[in-house]
Amino acid sequence: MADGMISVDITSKSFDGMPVLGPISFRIAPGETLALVGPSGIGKSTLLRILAGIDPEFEGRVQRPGALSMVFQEPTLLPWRSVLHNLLIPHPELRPDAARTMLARVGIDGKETLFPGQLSLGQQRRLSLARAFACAPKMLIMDEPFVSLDPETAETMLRLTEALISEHHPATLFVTHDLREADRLASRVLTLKSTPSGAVLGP
Ligand SMILES: Nc1ncnc2c1ncn2[C@@H]1O[C@H](COP(=O)(O)OP(=O)(O)OP(=O)(O)O)[C@@H](O)[C@H]1O
Repeated sequence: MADGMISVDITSKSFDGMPVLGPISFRIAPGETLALVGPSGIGKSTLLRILAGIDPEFEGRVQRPGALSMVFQEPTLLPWRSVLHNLLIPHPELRPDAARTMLARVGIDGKETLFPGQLSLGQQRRLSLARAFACAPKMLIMDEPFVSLDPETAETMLRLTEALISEHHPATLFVTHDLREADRLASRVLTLKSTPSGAVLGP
């Protein structure tokens, strides 16, 4: 495997004998961003979970670098921990001043001692971005990272994500339903289409 190259060769993936994914092969080079689109329920999140190593129950092979970060639709923060601790707990090696710099980088400096419930949804998303990029990931997986935000906040988050990706150059795969978002952020768009033996990559 070339250094940092992600290599996905899924033969099949089923749930309870029901095929969800058919043969799917693609590569993501370091620094490259791919969007994954397709109708609801076709298997996009299933593919992301396989890629992330969360779901090992599939036929095939995935090769990926170790340093992986994920950003979900829901910010998945620890509600009883401060903003600063939400960043430090998954990154114990991060020095507090580096953590503060990262919080400033995503525009939530001065909020270190607040709890996630005291942040707006947009600020919670900023904190999850800070958490994702604090470890300089070699691979970034995002599942609809900009949904349910007002257009202005979605645009700010998109710009911030673009900037962080171009600083850190992870190989990135993200799911979106927004084709404009896909065109803007991604150099290639993968489309899942349905077949009787599960979803495959379409034209
Ligand atoms: N743990 C599971 N057990 C059984 N079936 C599952 C499981 N997870 C997902 N599925 C099924 O697999 C199919 C693909 O689901 P998945 O969540 O990957 O779709 P998706 O493309 O991400 O959908 P959406 O865009 O609506 O989020 C669906 O039919 C879903 O019901």
